[in-house]
Amino acid sequence: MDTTFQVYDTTLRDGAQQEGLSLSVQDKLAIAGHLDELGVGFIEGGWPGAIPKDTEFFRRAATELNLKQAVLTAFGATRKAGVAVHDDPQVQALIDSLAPAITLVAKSDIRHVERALRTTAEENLAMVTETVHHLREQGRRVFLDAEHFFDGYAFDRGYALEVVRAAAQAGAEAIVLCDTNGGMLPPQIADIVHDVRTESGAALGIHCHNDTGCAVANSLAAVDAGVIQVQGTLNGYGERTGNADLVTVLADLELKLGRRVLPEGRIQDITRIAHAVNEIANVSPYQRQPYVGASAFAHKAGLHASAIKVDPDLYQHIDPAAVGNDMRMLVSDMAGRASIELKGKELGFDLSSDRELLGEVTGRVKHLEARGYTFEAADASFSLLLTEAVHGARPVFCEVESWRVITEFRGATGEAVCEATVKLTAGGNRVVATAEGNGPVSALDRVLRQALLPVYPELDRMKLTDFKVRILDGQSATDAVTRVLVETTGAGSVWQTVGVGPNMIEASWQALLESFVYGLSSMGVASRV
Ligand SMILES: CC(=O)SCCNC(=O)CCNC(=O)[C@H](O)C(C)(C)COP(=O)(O)OP(=O)(O)OC[C@H]1O[C@@H](n2cnc3c(N)ncnc32)[C@H](O)[C@@H]1OP(=O)(O)O
Ligand SMILES: CC(=O)C(=O)O
Repeated sequence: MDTTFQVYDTTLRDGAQQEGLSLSVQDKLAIAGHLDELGVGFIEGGWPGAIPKDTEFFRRAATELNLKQAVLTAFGATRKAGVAVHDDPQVQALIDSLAPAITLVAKSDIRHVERALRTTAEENLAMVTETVHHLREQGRRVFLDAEHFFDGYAFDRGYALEVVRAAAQAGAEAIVLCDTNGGMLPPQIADIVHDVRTESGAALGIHCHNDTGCAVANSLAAVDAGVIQVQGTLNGYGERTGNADLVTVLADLELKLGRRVLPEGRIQDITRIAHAVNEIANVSPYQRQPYVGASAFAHKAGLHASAIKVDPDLYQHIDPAAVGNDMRMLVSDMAGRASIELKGKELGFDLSSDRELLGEVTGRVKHLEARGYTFEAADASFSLLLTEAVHGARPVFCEVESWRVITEFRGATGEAVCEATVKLTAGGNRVVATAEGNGPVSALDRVLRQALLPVYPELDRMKLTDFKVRILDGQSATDAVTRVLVETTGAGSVWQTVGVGPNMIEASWQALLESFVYGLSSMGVASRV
């Protein structure tokens, strides 16, 4: 591992500046634990003294966080203009945080000095020098985030360089050049970093925002130009369009550029950790996130699958296992025989020797998809389709005679209630059951359970966890139809089924019944019709 290179995470500070993200102290402690496990060098915990939650985070971190790898870092501003550094309560709060490293944000664009700080060029330099010096005297490691550096450099190169030199001379360990507005492109970053290194001789870092969609590329350009620290956030959280996604930056550095910036083997944990942090932050995972997204190694096109069958490397830039991710086959109307064979293997069917069957299943999938089905989001329905193709029939757990749903508006309560009735045979008996629900799907779910539970008590272990409805365009190959996707959770797994029909209730019924059939058969329950 290259110990001279610093991986600096700011998920808990700049990442928390993302719209809609709100991390509790407990969340921050948990995320810090994951970051340490990943092996980053620095964890910026927040701004003590400015944000009460962050002050509390540092207080608790001192006793509750047992970091093995990372150095906890507090973030804050240089002293205020016209205030002695010893008298600035914000600077004192940084010291009181007990963080061994402190990152100061400072203005390096003269327009910000004059218009935002409303002070002089000289006073800003004094604010930088005195604050860095004061914190160094307190025995802290100090970094300086040079805010708006690239815009400031373009406007007044001389002043931007003066800020860098002032911080370096006062004892800052690295001066981090920030593309605060995120408007730069890689060639500009490369040229400016190169020039600042040559002119100042200071150790530099990079902090990029993603407003041009280039935060990762800009960070890599800066690394190539010689910065010794890269800042970013997990999953690219951050102000506006976010920060450089540290997940991508680290995977690029380790796997593409051969830079060993994490402890040995940790890059293989990055998918798990990126997802765990999404869970804690309550952020929906980005399916197409490079390296770690659910779609990062998901293959849909038939031609891709046919080459992957020969060698997965033919259609993958790395082995997904290198980042702890998995290859997945998607079955759709774009599938060919190879896609069906590989997906079948994933689901436990060996279809390799039956070219004719593969052709039949491929044709059936294409036909059903043209009618509105989608199997890439409904593995359980596809598995039942394969069972039928291989064994001649799918499992049957009951014989349905009829079902019906009515919706009743009750004036007394102002509510619309759905009532479902089903007539079926299970366990050798004809059952007629009725149940109510606040919508047609919940009424159908309840009535099916009511009718089947005496015969299949295992149904109690399954529950409907998600439900999506889509009305498909009437101008496509068929008339308008409704597609329903149902997600069911039970017995330690989650499965999805699809139903398609001219109306929403019929499509829901199909998807629900398939979810029950798949659930029971995957639990190994014997049919007792
Ligand atoms: C680029 C970045 O993302 S940096 C991180 C930004 N993060 C945050 O702003 C989140 C936390 N911020 C806060 O809680 C508040 O904004 C605080 C506590 C920092 C300041 O709040 P307030 O004192 O109410 O001031 P307000 O936000 O209106 O203005 C900021 C003040 O800091 C001063 N300031 C701004 N940057 C700096 C700096 N680098 N060094 C010193 N002072 C600075 C401004 O001049 C202004 O001073 P003034 O109050 O004398 O006019
Ligand atoms: C410091 C910081 O977050 C920025 O300049 O973007």
